Amino acid sequence: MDKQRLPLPEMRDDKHRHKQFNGHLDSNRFRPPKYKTRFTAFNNNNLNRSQSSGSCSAANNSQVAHAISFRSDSECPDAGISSASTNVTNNATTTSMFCNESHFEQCFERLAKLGEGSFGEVFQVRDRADSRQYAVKISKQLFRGEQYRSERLEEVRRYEEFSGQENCIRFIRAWEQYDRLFMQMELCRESLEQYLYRCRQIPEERIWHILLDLLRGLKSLHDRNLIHLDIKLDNVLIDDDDICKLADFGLVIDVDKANNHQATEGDSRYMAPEILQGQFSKAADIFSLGIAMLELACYMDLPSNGPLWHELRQGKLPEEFIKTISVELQQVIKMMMSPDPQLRPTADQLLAHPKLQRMRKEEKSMVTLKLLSKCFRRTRRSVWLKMCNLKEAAYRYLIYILEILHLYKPLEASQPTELGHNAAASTAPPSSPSTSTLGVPRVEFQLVGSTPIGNRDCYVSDFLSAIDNLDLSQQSTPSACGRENLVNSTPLNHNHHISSRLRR
Ligand SMILES: Nc1ncnc2c1ncn2[C@@H]1O[C@H](COP(=O)(O)OP(=O)(O)OP(=O)(O)O)[C@@H](O)[C@H]1O
Ligand SMILES: [Mg+2]
Repeated sequence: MDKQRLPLPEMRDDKHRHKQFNGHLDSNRFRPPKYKTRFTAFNNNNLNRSQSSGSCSAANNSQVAHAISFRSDSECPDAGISSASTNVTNNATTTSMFCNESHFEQCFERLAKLGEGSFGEVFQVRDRADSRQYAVKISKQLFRGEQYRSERLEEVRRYEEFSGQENCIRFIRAWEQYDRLFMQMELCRESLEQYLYRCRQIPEERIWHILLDLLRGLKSLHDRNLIHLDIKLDNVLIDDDDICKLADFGLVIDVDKANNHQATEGDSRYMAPEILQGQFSKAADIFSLGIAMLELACYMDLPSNGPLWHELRQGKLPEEFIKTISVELQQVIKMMMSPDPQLRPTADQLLAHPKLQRMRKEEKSMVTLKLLSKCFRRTRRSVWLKMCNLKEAAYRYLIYILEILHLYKPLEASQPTELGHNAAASTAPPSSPSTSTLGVPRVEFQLVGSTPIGNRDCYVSDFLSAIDNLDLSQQSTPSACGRENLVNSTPLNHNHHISSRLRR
């Protein structure tokens, strides 16, 4: 009889290792479950929504979309951006009871899923009102009660507060429907986690730039006495201009008002050690940013618990990883990850670091250049169209010069009259294209290639009447199709037409 085998104990890693992605980016695989602690009483005195009373789970109430805003009406950015949005903002009620579509479906076309966290799913959408693309975060769980709902709405307050701040994500608007929260915000290219997955080896200069961006974002929070408590690669977004922005303000708390009852721990991989003792301070954010920089610079897999977790919080940084970066960056990361929160530098002190100061100076001098290049990119198309008009002007100018030089004489209706040959000329049959029936010497030019009628040979006189008919913007590249159009609209190849024009 076979002995029944006991299950083998799970082997724990005793060494730090590089990050591993199993084919695709699944950041949730590494994310430990969040354990929410106690809830705070929510003060909704400032809440700008028409219907704040009543249970959120009341069937009729939850089917109606309510705008959520803590701003005064005058500050509200979407007052009147679209009819649907205005409904939500001003009336705070878009009744979906009469049609099956939710407010989200009415206003947006869903394009792709961008990501998912413990609280919400984020979608890339196109706003039907302005055709622009945005990100909309939809809370995953239904509002289980007023407390839970209040907590989710608190995130809206923070997003609104930081929207437009340096290196913080831009928030557009929020609403609730079917016991879920919807938040519309600017669309970013990717998260820092996705960026690391894509690049793996990030140049050190870029790491410094990311650090500078994030310290600026953190400074805007810390200057208001707020702490983020969930700083990690997944919660940093990169926009199209490669600027890193802080996002996910779901756990932000006010240092002055906060006590242990109000705070919720963030991702344990980035958590400062003193959080375990219930100490929440700005220094906790500095630690999280420091360990995130270690992960980014050394492509290191951060432990979520166990002895390696404790080692990192005792100032023991793995030599084989840390030696791959410059001493200057090592020092900054070590300071930020100091076990004693009092010894960690503040965001202001870090921004005063000589390396970061140098970069800020360089940035300032580059600002004008960047603005110019941005301006250039945006106007390139319109400039090109203008150039087509310039071409037309150049042709007219050429004709004018030729006229002055008497190399070309326009044949006007008055000319034959002056010569007393008007009637005869108008009835005379066309002769050879190179000989004028009126005795005016005909000068022929061959304009090849660069003319608005492409590669065809033509006479300069043809331009006089033909040029107005040409849509020059369409003619930048001569093509078979373009030529076909030209032949149809200006039949220049036919001697008959040339001669008849001459006769006029
Ligand atoms: N504005 C945006 N543009 C592009 N992608 C975004 C945007 N907002 C969020 N994402 C993507 O969606 C993911 C989840 O978003 P977010 O962090 O806000 O959700 P969460 O549920 O609060 O997460 P967490 O578990 O960190 O609390 C992000 O990591 C990012 O990849
Ligand atoms: Mg997140």
